[in-house]
Amino acid sequence: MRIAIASDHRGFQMKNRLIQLVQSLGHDVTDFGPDSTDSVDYPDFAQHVCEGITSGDYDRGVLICGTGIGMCITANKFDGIRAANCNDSVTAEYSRLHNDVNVVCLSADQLSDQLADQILQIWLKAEFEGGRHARRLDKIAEIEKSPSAELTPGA
Ligand SMILES: O=C(CO)[C@H](O)[C@H](O)[C@H](O)COP(=O)(O)O
Repeated sequence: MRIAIASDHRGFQMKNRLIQLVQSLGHDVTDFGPDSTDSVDYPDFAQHVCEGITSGDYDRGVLICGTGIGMCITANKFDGIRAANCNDSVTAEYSRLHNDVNVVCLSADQLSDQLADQILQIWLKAEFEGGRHARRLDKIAEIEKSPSAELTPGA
């Protein structure tokens, strides 16, 4: 897959480590920065990754900040982005199986190297199950287009 990755200053070291991991798993990785631990604003970096995915240039994205929360809030502002803050292997797997998450957000402050690696490997491998979950994602897309859209329960 074509993977876009970025962080803020807190996630800089984790980003550089995860780039190696993702490459070792056979994916193409593009680093959207930053290139140092100087303080930056996470929305600036989330934006480039999300635009890369919505334009079709990348398949999925990885965003890292102190908690993962700021990156996740920002990413979910983009139409067609389904971002999740994953802190364990279960949320990583289900974010793919049920939610077809295309941007995983990770906490550089909270996750050990080992757990971050595990989360990312599971997330890259797991496939969306479709079916009833696709119907629910269609409803999210409808809300994206019009927050007051009349949704049909169960259909
Ligand atoms: O968005 C966040 C909090 O939910 C991230 O943890 C950021 O990395 C953090 O807010 C950056 O804070 P800093 O004090 O400027 O390092």
